[in-house]
This record gives sequence, C-alpha cells and structure tokens, in this order.
Amino acid sequence: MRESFTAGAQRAIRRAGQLARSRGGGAVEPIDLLSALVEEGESRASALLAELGVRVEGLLPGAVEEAEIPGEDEDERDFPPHSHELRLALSDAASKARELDRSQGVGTEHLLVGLLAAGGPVADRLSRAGLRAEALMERIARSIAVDPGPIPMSEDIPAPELADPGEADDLARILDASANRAREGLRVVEDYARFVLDDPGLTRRLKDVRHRLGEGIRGLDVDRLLTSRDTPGDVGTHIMAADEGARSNARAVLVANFKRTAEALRSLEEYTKITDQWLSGRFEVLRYDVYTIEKRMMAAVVARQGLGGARLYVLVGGLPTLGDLTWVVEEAIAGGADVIQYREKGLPDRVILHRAREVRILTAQAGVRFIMNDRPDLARLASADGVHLGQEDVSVRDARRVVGPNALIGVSTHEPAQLEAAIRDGANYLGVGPVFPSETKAFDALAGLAYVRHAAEATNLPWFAIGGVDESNLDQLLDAGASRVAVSSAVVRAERPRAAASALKARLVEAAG
Ligand SMILES: Cc1ncc(COP(=O)(O)OP(=O)(O)O)c(N)n1
Ligand SMILES: Cc1ncsc1CCOP(=O)(O)O
Ligand SMILES: [Mg+2]
Repeated sequence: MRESFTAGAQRAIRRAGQLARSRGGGAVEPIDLLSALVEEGESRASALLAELGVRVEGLLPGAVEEAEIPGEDEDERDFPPHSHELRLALSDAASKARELDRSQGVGTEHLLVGLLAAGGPVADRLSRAGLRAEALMERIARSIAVDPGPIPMSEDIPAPELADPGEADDLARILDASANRAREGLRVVEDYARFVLDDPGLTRRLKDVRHRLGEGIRGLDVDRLLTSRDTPGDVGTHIMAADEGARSNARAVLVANFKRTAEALRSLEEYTKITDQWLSGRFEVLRYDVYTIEKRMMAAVVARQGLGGARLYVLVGGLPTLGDLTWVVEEAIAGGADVIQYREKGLPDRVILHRAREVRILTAQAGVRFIMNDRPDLARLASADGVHLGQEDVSVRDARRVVGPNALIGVSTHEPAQLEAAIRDGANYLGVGPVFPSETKAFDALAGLAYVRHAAEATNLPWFAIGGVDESNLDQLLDAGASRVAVSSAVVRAERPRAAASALKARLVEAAG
C-alpha cells in the first residue's frame, strides 16, 4: 500500500520513524508524523498550514529532538512499529486521498487530513491551532480543480507496451477517436462561453482544460494513433443517434457537447488504464474539471435566459391585504420592474401561498420574472420562476432539488467569500449588499460600496446591489460598477410606486447605454 504514497509522504513517514526512535518511543505515534510534517518546510502540508493561517509554533509539545535525517538506505525495520493510532491516521489519509483525487497518490497534505480525521490528542492540537478539516479538504480539492500539477512532457511518458499488436491497434483507434471527440467537444463548449455568454473566466478555464487535454493526448503514442486511424472503415461514422442530427437551439448544442466531452474523457480514462494508469488518472481529473465547469456554465446559461436584460428588481411584501399587494405589484410592473420578489415574513404559509399565486398571475401576464423569497417549496407550488435564498436559508443544492434545474436561484451575499461560495454552489444570480442602511431590514454592519466594487470584478453572473437603494444614491452604485439593483422601500413605500420604479428604471437603462 505504501507505494501509493508520494515521495514526500514516504519521506515524512520515515522521518516520523526516526523521530520516534530518537525519543526512545516504543511506537511511531501521530505526534511523530506531525513533527515530521511541520519540520519539512517545503512540503505541501507545510504550505497548506501556512495558507490556512495555522501557526505551527506551539503546535508541537516541545522542541523536536535533533535527529539525523534518515539515509535513503536506512532500514525502516530499525524504527519502532507504527502505533494503532498512527495506522488509523495513515489509513484515513489514504481513503481521503482516494476520495479527493484518485490519480495523485497520498501526499503530505493527505497525511495532515488523516491526522485530523483520526481524532485524538494530535487532532485536538491541530484544531486548537486553527485547522479545520472542511477548510483543509476544500483547499485541497480546489487546488486539484485549479492546478492539477505539471503534466510531464511526452518524452517522459513511456509509450504503451502491448503484447498483441492487433490489440494495440484496436486500442489506438479507440484512443484516437476519443481524443478527437474530447477536443472537438471542448471547442464547441468554449465557443459558447466566449461568444454567447461572453464570459472571460469560463472561457479561460475551458481553454486551460483543452490545453491540459492536449498535454495528456501527447502522452499517448501519437504516431500510433495516426497510423491506426481508419475513418472510412469506422462503422460509427455513419450511425447517428435520433437526436444527433438536429439541435433545437444553442443551449442544446452546449448540453450535447458537454456530454460528448465527458464521455470521450471517460473512454480515454478507461482505456489508458490498460497501459498507463498515471495518464488515466489525468484524464479522470480532466473529466471532473469538465463536470465542475459544466455546473457553473449551466447556471450562467439559466441566468442569462432568465435575467439577461433585467435591471430593476423589486421586493414586495409586508402589506396588510392581498389588494394592497396586487396594487403595488401592478404599479411596480407598470413602472418597469423586471423582476418581482414576493418577500413575506410572519403570515401563515397558506396565506403566503395564496398571495404568491396572485403575484404569479400578474407577473406572468406582464412577462415579468417572479421570485419567491426564502421558500423553494412555495416557489414551486406557486410556479414561480425561482427562489431567493439568504445565508441562513436552505442551501442552493437542496433548493435545486425542489425547484429543478431551470429555475432561478438567487443567493444573498455580504462578503467576497460568500460570493465565491454561492457561485461554486450553482447560484444563478446574486444579491450584493447591504450597501446602504435599509428601512426594510436592520443590519449590524453594511457591506458598502467597496463590496459592490468587488462584485463588479468578481463575477459575470447577474448580481443586484441591494440595501437602502433609491434614486438619491443610484449613481454611486453605477459608479461602483453595478448595473442592476434590487429595492423594496424605494418603491413599496413610495407614495407613487409606479413613478418611483420608473425613475429608477430610466436611470438604469440610460446608464446601460
Ligand atoms: C435580491 C435579494 N437580495 C438579498 C435578499 C436578502 O435575503 P436574506 O438575506 O435571506 O434576507 P431576507 O430577505 O430573507 O430577510 C433578498 N431577499 N433579495
Ligand atoms: C432584505 C434585504 N436584504 C438585504 S437589504 C434588504 C432590504 C432591501 O430593502 P430596501 O430597499 O428597503 O433597503
Ligand atoms: Mg431569506
């Protein structure tokens, strides 16, 4: 099992053995492994501890005994045996490594995860020093998604050795076709990100995947692939699935090509298992990266279709009667609201649902989006276009299970980390605030204009500046980079809601040019 540990992890385990021996211990304990990891300043584990702000001083019980660095040929059998606790930690490390990324082996970062997961005094020490298992796992997963590490040049990768030349030829044909399909599929998807979504972030990520795919393909025996190619003799070129010949729209093209890319990567992954497990692992990483990008991109597609041109979002609720509510909704729509959110706190669910259905009718007649606040269940029952969630409402994942893949899910965010998390979770749009003091809701702190400026740089998804927004401060928001706003009191409490909405909308449209 130890061969699946990276060289750095093997070094740390050997060093732990030596530390245990030099302190006269009867067994190598988790604390020896932790000492070894902390001592090795160049390891991935040390880098992660530093990145996560964990102070290593004070992590260890006392000064680590000065022990010689073990020589390459030093026999591990001279070291004490591993304690039960350490074996637990190593096995946890291996299973977490498999869970996170099956292709890269168990590294020093996974040893750290194992030490935390195994519990006991060392895990307590790590937690007291500020290390949280979720943050560590998340950081490792992110580094895999963003930076899978260098891909060796093709000359470093041994060519496949196959005993049966006929089988080698078959394999080469499969790999050749799959490589082409993956490359082509990615290019089609990239075109959508670039020309339809106009999204530089997604385009860059797809380009990166395409580049890494190219590196992976160069790890195959490219000459062999080409010589084995026999397009006229490929029975598959003339067979077409019923839905392959026609696509109803660009979105259908996108969906089909994500599927095609993932399938082709799967084929590359499976067939390279025969000859080169390392390369197979790289294709697996790429496939997972494609799934992550697909989730993000489909969220952007739904957002663009639902909210592409939306500028003015009005939150309505807290009104005494259904008549008051429908009047304000009609006025807001007449004034140019693009989205109406029904935000009601404190009424019985049955009443909320009844009112929500009335709002649905009015918004549908006007072609305006209707979002239900807080409650995915009521959103679905009222046939709303989506639901808005705060940081304490149900998660995007759970809401998605209720409202379905095509519904809009918005998330309130108050700081950059929340914005990033909401995007990762698959939100279609974001609330950004509170920017100014609000008459509708009390806040301990304001996110302010600095956060608006951040959002303008950080995302291509639709986002709405919210919190105390009115005609008097709209220009400050526009200057900070906002192009869409969400308001409540500025319209709902206005004497003439239609005029209030109309003034805001006119300025937003003018600023959009
Ligand atoms: C568009 C939009 N942005 C933010 C919010 C606030 O949501 P939340 O933080 O869940 O607070 P409540 O509105 O539920 O009190 C919103 N509703 N809409
Ligand atoms: C619910 C909510 N969340 C952030 S600000 C806000 C209230 C928006 O209302 P107003 O426009 O009256 O400040
Ligand atoms: Mg809420």
